[in-house]
Amino acid sequence: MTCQSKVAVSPKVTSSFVQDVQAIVGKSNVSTADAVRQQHGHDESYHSTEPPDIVAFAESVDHVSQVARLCNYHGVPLIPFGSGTGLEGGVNAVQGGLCLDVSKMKNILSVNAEDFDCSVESGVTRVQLNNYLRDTGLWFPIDPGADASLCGMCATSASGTNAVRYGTMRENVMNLEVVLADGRVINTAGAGRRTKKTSAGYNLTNLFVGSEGTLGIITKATLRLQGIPEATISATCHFPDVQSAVDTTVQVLQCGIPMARIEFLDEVSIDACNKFSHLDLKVAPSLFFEFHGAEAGLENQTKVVAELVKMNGGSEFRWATDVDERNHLWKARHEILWACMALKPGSKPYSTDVCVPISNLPQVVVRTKQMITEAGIIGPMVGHVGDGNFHVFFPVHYDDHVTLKKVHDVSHKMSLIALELNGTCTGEHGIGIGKRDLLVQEIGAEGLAVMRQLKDTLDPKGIMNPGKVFF
Ligand SMILES: Cc1cc2c(cc1C)N(C[C@H](O)[C@H](O)[C@H](O)COP(=O)(O)OP(=O)(O)OC[C@H]1O[C@@H](n3cnc4c(N)ncnc43)[C@H](O)[C@@H]1O)c1[nH]c(=O)[nH]c(=O)c1N2
Ligand SMILES: O=C(O)C(=O)Cc1ccccc1
Ligand SMILES: [Mn+2]
Repeated sequence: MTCQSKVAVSPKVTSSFVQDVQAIVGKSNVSTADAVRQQHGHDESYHSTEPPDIVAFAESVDHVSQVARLCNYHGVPLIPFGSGTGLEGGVNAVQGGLCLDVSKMKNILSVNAEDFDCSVESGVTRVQLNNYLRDTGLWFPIDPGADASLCGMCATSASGTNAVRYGTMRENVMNLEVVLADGRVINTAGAGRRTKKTSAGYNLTNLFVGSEGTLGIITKATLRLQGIPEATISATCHFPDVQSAVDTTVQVLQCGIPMARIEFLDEVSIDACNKFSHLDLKVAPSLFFEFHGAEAGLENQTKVVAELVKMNGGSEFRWATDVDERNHLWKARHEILWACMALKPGSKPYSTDVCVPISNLPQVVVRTKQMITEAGIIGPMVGHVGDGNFHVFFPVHYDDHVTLKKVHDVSHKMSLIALELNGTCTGEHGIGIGKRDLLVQEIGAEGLAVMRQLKDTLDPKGIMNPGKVFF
């Protein structure tokens, strides 16, 4: 959402500070222009734009380290910026300061095909990496839909549609190079280490995964890769209600079928997809499946799933083995944000993201639906149902304060229900600005105090992305 321009809020960003930044990264890599500051003051979320005072583009880890040291010395807030696709206001410069855009560091540093791993710089995106890998027979499966930077995905602990089979960023990062607030550069698993397993000391890698730019700047990630499956089949089917869709999902997982994707879309989302992406699916609660594996095995797996769908009152499968048809289906699924916005022209997205143990999913979905109906608002639902993770997407007009208040209330209550049902207030988008109060409730005061101690140890002056994750 774009807002009116704001004047500099950090008095520490003086003209001599700007000159020092220019001396580090070069004049052409520094901007205080309004348009550039505005562009870096928001992501894809509903949070209002909060522009930084200055934007610097880093081209090397040395640039990042020197800029961090300078910001730390002057106490200037430092906000890492990947590709700005976040959904919780993570890059918004709520206290002004310097936005460090790391998207120019675009080198794929190594691919070790035999070891199924690779190392990338901070600006490498998911699509860039997968295009590069195409001829190797390998791919990086974590797919949040958006073409996010891989280090930004580490920073938010992203996942998406493939997590049911391949896990989230947490399970797929082996090592990170991180620049700390004072400019020190560390490798969380030790320089050059890229093993599948390690029992060596604390898991610093996963301390930085999900840290949302509040502990340091990730400048390099060593990631696990997978073999491109021999065969892929997609399928859709619909159900009379949510419970039968979730029951089917649980039974499929209990049968040990290694599903790559199991996505739930409610009838409102299906309607939006049909209109926006020109599909002709029945407007009903639906599951989208994707199977990955050897051709012979897949035939058997799809038969078992089709049987379970039938047993739970679902419709027959609609198959898609043709690559264009499959791509069209998943493109539609990934375009859901824009499809839902089109339900209410001129609206902006307000998204939610709770995750519960899968057996509690029907309860939270049904209670959320009830709240949406009672509030009289539009709220399509989509879920990474195999992981117990789901989203409601509220298209809102920001000058419609009445609807906005209703949306805030439903969204907050949804998170509270998830917490009550042993879940989390965010499965994959992070805490950012809007869920800081929920984090306290989720982790508890003592646990949060330990998080705070870790933050204070690594960033004693509190310059790293202030106002995010913590109050
Ligand atoms: C249409 C659509 C659909 C989806 C999503 C977005 C959109 C627009 N997302 C969310 C999004 O793609 C995700 O949060 C990305 O991981 C963010 O990566 P960016 O590079 O864009 O980080 P971005 O620049 O937005 O920054 C996000 C946060 O990470 C920090 N950061 C960025 N780069 C950093 C670095 N190098 N070092 C340290 N901190 C850094 C920032 O400071 C900020 O706090 C999502 N997500 C998901 O998990 N599952 C999903 O299904 C989807 N779906
Ligand atoms: O598509 C997804 O899975 C997302 O995480 C983005 C999103 C969030 C909320 C509603 C629709 C899409
Ligand atoms: Mn999602």
